[in-house]
Amino acid sequence: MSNPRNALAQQLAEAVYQALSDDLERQDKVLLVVSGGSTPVAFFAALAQKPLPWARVQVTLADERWVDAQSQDSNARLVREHLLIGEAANAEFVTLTTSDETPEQGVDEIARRVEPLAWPASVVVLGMGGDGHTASLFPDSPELGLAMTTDEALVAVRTPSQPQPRITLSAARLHQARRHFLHITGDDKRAVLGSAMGGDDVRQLPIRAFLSCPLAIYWAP
Ligand SMILES: O=C(O)C(O)[C@@H](O)[C@H](O)[C@H](O)COP(=O)(O)O
Repeated sequence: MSNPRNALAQQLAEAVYQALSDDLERQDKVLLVVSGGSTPVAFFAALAQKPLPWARVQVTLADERWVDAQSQDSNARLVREHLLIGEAANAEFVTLTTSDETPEQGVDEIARRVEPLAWPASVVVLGMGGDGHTASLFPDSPELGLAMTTDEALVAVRTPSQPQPRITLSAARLHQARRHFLHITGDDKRAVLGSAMGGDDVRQLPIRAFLSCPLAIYWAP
């Protein structure tokens, strides 16, 4: 019997492939925004197999941890190892870190780096944590209010619940995308999503900010 999480990853890869292909009929370049964490690995592997004109695909991250590119915690490393393989290595990948000590020091440079990309993004694939965070929009982050309201593309965030400082695309920049997908697995996250649907306090469960994008939910046990 096929593993439901692998099947989900295949279905999501097919949907993202179709979306990017549609936009590539009208645009020279298309932008795909992906999330980090552990869930996207099988999705990345499935998407990397798709026959896209990868040199016309730009990839960036919804958020990043302020760590070295080689760190096990680096979302860029995850993308490089699992998505940018084979033909997909021809994609243009724009990372969200600099050699600065802190994301506050690097954020302006990264903003200049991402600005020439083909916004609005064709696709944003979000993940979600057990606390209802998505991208690096965390309930316990003092910068959550700013990240939810600013017109800037990026916000440096400090989150007591997380070991490293982070940088995140703002809610406005994520919202702007043409299509939004949520990729989650497990009963716990399903329950969190259920709670998110039953209320409207974005500060409590930041994923709520994206429920009406509309958000295509890809869930498996
Ligand atoms: O860098 C990150 O951590 C993220 O981009 C984050 O928003 C992630 O999508 C969720 O935390 C889910 O992470 P898991 O897939 O590891 O559960």
